[in-house]
Amino acid sequence: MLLSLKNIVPHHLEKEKVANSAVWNKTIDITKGNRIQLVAPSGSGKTSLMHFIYGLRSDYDGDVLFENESLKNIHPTKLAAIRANKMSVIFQDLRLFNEFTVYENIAIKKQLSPFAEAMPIEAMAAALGIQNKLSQKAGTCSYGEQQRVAIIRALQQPFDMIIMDEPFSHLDEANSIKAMQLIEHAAEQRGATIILADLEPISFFKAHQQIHL
Ligand SMILES: Nc1ncnc2c1ncn2[C@@H]1O[C@H](COP(=O)(O)OP(=O)(O)OP(=O)(O)O)[C@@H](O)[C@H]1O
Repeated sequence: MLLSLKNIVPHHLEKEKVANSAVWNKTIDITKGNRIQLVAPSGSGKTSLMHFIYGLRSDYDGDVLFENESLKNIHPTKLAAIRANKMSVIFQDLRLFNEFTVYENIAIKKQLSPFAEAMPIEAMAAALGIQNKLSQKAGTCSYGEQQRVAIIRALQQPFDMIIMDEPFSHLDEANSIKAMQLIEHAAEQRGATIILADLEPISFFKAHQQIHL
């Protein structure tokens, strides 16, 4: 199994939120190539779950298994290799390097984790309308522009799974649809799983399964 959520209960979450969820304290198995829409109202623990799956936090009971191995016990070197080769992410807070240019932010990922078949940076930037921002410092870009940079960066590496936390929150619908097409194309190229968490269902995301947090 690519990803298994085994009876996860965050230490900080109120009991009623745990009780009314299809994720918390349940078992969920996700196979490679699956497309999951995670519908999660504000405060339900969406960002916490993304951080658990990416191995950033372990303040929960239960287990997150990636390829049948618990992320709680995994060696840091192995976790780094998973992030470089198997698991891509778009964080809600994006985590760009503000002092680097847009191009540098994306190119660093490409250099550290190359994926030969990835669509070129310039082509992706043009598809999302930020081709004229490539030499601008990321920190001076609007939040919607930064969101597009984070999306392009996440699609440059190899991955078996991509997890996304409200990736379109600052984008207009036309750019959201184009970004979703790039994400779905990149996932298809890799046979990868998509987990997209958002406050409401995203109508243009062709998910196989909708899960309510
Ligand atoms: N380290 C922590 N200590 C205490 N409470 C926490 C901690 N992390 C998260 N919480 C609480 O857990 C709940 C879920 O937080 P989280 O950020 O995961 O929610 P979310 O579903 O992503 O919300 P939003 O959609 O508003 O970003 C919130 O009530 C938050 O205050």
